[in-house]
Amino acid sequence: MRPLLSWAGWRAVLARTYSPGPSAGYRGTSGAQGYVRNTPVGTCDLQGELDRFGGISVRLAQLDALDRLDAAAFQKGLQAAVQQWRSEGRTAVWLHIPILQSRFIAPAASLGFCFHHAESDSSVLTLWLGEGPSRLPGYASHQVGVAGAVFDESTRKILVVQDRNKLKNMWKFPGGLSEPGEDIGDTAVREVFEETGIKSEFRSLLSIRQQHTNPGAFGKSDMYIICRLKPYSFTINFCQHECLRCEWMDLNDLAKTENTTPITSRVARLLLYGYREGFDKIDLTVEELPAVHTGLFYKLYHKELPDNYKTMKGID
Ligand SMILES: NC(=O)C1=CN([C@@H]2O[C@H](COP(=O)(O)OP(=O)(O)OC[C@H]3O[C@@H](n4cnc5c(N)ncnc54)[C@H](O)[C@@H]3O)[C@@H](O)[C@H]2O)C=CC1
Ligand SMILES: [Mg+2]
Repeated sequence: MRPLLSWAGWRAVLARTYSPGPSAGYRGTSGAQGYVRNTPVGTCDLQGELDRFGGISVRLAQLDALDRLDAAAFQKGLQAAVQQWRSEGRTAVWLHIPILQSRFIAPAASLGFCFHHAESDSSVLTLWLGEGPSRLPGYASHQVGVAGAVFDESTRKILVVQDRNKLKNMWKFPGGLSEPGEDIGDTAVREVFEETGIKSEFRSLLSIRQQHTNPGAFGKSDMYIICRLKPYSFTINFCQHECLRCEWMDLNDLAKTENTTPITSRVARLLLYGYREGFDKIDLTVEELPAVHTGLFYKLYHKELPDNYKTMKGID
């Protein structure tokens, strides 16, 4: 069996990762926005990266000797490292711990580290070293749910379901939680298909509801977005796990019924208004635009802009 790495050995490993100051051992390059891009601090097993806010990120997964390190030795080494980083004026430490190395969580917590977030295979703990209260941003604050109001203009019918798992069986639009990296419209189309068997396409965004400490949102807030969708299949084949009933209902009936939720009722009236007066009155349409510095793209939702405003060069 290989011997555990001693405190001194661990400290030596950490020492090799130190960046003695903002200039030595750390090569900053200017990014397109004028901020500094990260460069690994040191070259050894422990990846301590300096970020543009003066914080250090330590990824334990990148430490070769990790499986030979015991929790007490880790605590001593981390304490010494934190002291060093503090003396160098670092603002914060981000400690990434793989789930199988979770024995290092308690020692880090005893030094003042707190959970920032956890994903399926790792957790991230933080320690604020800067002046005053922590300025580190929190993790995700909301879950995002999306529903599809699938409206067939030719028959004036709207697709509604009753949820199997709710105490009250009220009519609502099919929908569910957005998956990581999924566009809002794609969530609506996917959820509608999974729950009802109806195929549809995204038309617009109609409403956003924000509710805090929503039951079922794990203590987070809930953002619930309703989209207008256009159907291109009409035969219902609903999911027996999630739905009790599913039907095409006349939009007037949905707007009038009491057997629905306030948000569904309000959106039914909004749709009725759009149907009678023009959907441009109620639609937030989407356009994909390039992000300025990252090479990425994003979706922007807003009321349709008249063409002369899209192309205008200046304001008279
Ligand atoms: N006002 C309205 O009309 C309503 C709006 N919403 C919103 O819809 C969104 C969520 O939609 P949903 O249809 O609830 O999500 P969803 O369609 O993504 O998933 C619901 C299904 O997930 C499973 N599930 C959920 N929690 C579970 C648990 N703790 N254990 C085991 N299985 C579980 C169940 O099979 C359940 O039928 C939220 O944003 C919520 O606020 C939800 C209900 C009504
Ligand atoms: Mg659902």
